[in-house]
Amino acid sequence: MTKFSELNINETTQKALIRMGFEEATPIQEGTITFGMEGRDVIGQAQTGTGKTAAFGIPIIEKLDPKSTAVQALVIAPTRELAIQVSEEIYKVGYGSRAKVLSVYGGQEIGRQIRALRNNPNIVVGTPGRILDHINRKTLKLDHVQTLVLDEADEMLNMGFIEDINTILASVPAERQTLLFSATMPAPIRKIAETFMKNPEIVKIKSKEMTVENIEQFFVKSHEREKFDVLSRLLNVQQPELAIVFGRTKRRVDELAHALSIRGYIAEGIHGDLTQAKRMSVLRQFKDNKIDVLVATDVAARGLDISGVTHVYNFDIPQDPESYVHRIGRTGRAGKSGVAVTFVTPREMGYLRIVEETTKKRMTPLRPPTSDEALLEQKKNAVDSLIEVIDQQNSEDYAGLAAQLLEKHDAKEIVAAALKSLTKNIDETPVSITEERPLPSRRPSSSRSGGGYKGGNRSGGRSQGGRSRNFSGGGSGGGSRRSSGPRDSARRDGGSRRNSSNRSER
Ligand SMILES: Nc1ncnc2c1ncn2[C@@H]1O[C@H](COP(=O)(O)OP(=O)(O)OP(=O)(O)O)[C@@H](O)[C@H]1O
Ligand SMILES: [Mg+2]
Repeated sequence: MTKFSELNINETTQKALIRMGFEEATPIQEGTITFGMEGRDVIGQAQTGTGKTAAFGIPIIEKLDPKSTAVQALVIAPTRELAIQVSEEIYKVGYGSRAKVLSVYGGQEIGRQIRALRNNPNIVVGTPGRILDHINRKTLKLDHVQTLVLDEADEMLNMGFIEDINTILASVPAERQTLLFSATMPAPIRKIAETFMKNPEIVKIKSKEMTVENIEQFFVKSHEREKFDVLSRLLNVQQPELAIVFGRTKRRVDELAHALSIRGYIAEGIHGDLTQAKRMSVLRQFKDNKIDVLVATDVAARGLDISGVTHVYNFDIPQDPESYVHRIGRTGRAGKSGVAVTFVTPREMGYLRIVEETTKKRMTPLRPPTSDEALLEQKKNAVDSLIEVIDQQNSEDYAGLAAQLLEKHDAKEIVAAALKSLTKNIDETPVSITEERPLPSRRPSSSRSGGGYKGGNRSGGRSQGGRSRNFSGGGSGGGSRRSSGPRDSARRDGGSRRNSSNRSER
């Protein structure tokens, strides 16, 4: 590990980093910061949660000319939430140098952004659509930009943002520096990227596996119609502090969030069709621990850094190994540990193997817990909560009542009754989730090459319709609900762009 002082970073920035709790540079920071400060083009690839944001944020701050009122760095990110998060991190890095950082993204009132842009930000972080919008309105001038960053570059190119990005590139001086970062960088995407870079330095942090070691990875083989009950039981057994459940489509996310709420979990969904205000409030509540389970699509969660996510559940196995890497990377960040569980239907086992081939990591099979096991866990929880109250030593108010009970009943009998009343029943309320068709069958083979990047046929005729059925007990009705069906408009970026690809959240 290298100290930031050894990287020739000025003291003001070093102080800011200490304030952020950063003691030493992570490997990707160590490998790229110097090139970044020298003005070199860099392609940086390192595992999820290993500090890529500061790897480009630090050079941006270091190179900033505080006397200039022009925009000197432009960072492009695929989603609004990521744009906000990245701008906050850069702001913190530039705390001492008083760098003005502004985020611009779709879904936020443009007038407000225009006024903020007049206030001479030094660094702008935004989503492609909204950046283009400001370029066209001439409210964002980029002729003094020295550094251009594409965060989650592969995702943006993959999402069909290439045209938008090319247009933005044309508005930025040719002699700029370009930095490109992601945990995954499939070769074809890297080739495209290299076309707009100058002799880039490729920094790939070598590791045996593509995913971080501190995430325990499991898979559960389960039939489509049983998945939801298995998920409910796993949540009971594993007791995650904060969990993210990934669903394949927006409808899936809506249905899962609703179904989890019916079963008594505090769950909310996020995906690109929700209003910006709703997405922000859901994320805020999740970060504040007011929501236990966040249900999300891949795109909605790319790059998000939410500390304390202990478990990731892939309710649907992702089609691309890259998506898998990013999804499970929402846990096990900055050296913390995490658990990832991937559901796989028998027909999708081929995908599981493809994921494993790519990540170079085997997932451990996990037997779906039975409802008895889930109940046993609930009983243990009842014991834990009783002990917690005893430890708090503040139940004297009940001492009199306890004495009265003890006169009439045996102590063991009383404790057993208390535990019984504390044990939450296993909630198997029927819920309605539209069945997804399994992914088209694929076998792991030498044709892997990063999952579905080849040929652009990523959805492979995936189901949009499907049948609706009730889970648990086979009962009908009982709180079941159909959600409003798939909504496929691509609006992750304020709706201003074409949608040229057809992946999950489209
Ligand atoms: N040198 C450091 N020391 C301690 N913590 C750090 C350091 N650098 C970054 N972090 C923290 O680690 C967390 C993950 O960082 P970041 O979001 O930049 O990861 P990433 O590599 O971009 O991940 P992803 O691939 O998911 O986008 C953040 O909370 C960040 O503040
Ligand atoms: Mg990142």
